[in-house]
Amino acid sequence: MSSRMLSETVRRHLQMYLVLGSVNCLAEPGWVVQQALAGGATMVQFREKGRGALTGAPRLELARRLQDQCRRVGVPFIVNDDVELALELDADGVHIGQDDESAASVRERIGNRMLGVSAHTIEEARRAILQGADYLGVGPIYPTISKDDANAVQGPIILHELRKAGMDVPIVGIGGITVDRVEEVVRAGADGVAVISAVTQAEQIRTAVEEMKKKVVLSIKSPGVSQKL
Ligand SMILES: Cc1ncc(COP(=O)(O)OP(=O)(O)O)c(N)n1
Ligand SMILES: Cc1ncsc1CCOP(=O)(O)O
Ligand SMILES: [Mg+2]
Repeated sequence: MSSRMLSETVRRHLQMYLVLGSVNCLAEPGWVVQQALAGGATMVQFREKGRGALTGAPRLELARRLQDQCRRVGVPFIVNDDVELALELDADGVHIGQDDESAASVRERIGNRMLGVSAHTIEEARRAILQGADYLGVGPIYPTISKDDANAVQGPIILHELRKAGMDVPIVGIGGITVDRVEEVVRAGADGVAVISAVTQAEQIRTAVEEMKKKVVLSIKSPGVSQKL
């Protein structure tokens, strides 16, 4: 596959990207993932961290179970932070941030698996791309309740700035994104939304995912200022 086709595939996987760990979920995580997949989630990230997170064998068992659910419906399963775990599971990819192992080193270790890197500035974005990132996670776009050590809120303007700087890489917005904010995020330049609480704490998970995905797809079809430049 050409690199252009690959990046279009990654872009589609970013449309409705569920990020979760057991601590985020009101219901049993397997149920959450099942409902999210039924609603059309396009990618799932296993992010088992924070107070009360599972460790050791229970963590591995949960990861395997969620990965299996994703495999059955052909949705990529990404592991947050932990390259060892990703390799052990033969996961589809890894997501790392600026405080994690360098993107260049992770790229060497994971071969052609998908590599997502968090970026907060144009400089970080450029470096991540040079080091082999397939997509960027940009945020927090809005205030978030799901990450204690999150960077300062950036607002959708950061997405616009990245596009204006000529960055054509697949980008997903993250942080405080709710169904009402999807359109603004995509119109500012994101290819999709990465979401924890708006899905894991929803009363109707399947409906929440369906609604968010529908808004992403509609907003991509009627692009905002950034994509027209
Ligand atoms: C899609 C996506 N974007 C950003 C992040 C945040 O990654 P990071 O900055 O490494 O923070 P932690 O998630 O590890 O706490 C993400 N996980 N996913
Ligand atoms: C992991 C992460 N990285 C930046 S904000 C965030 C948390 C996103 O969670 P929520 O969608 O609940 O705001
Ligand atoms: Mg990280």
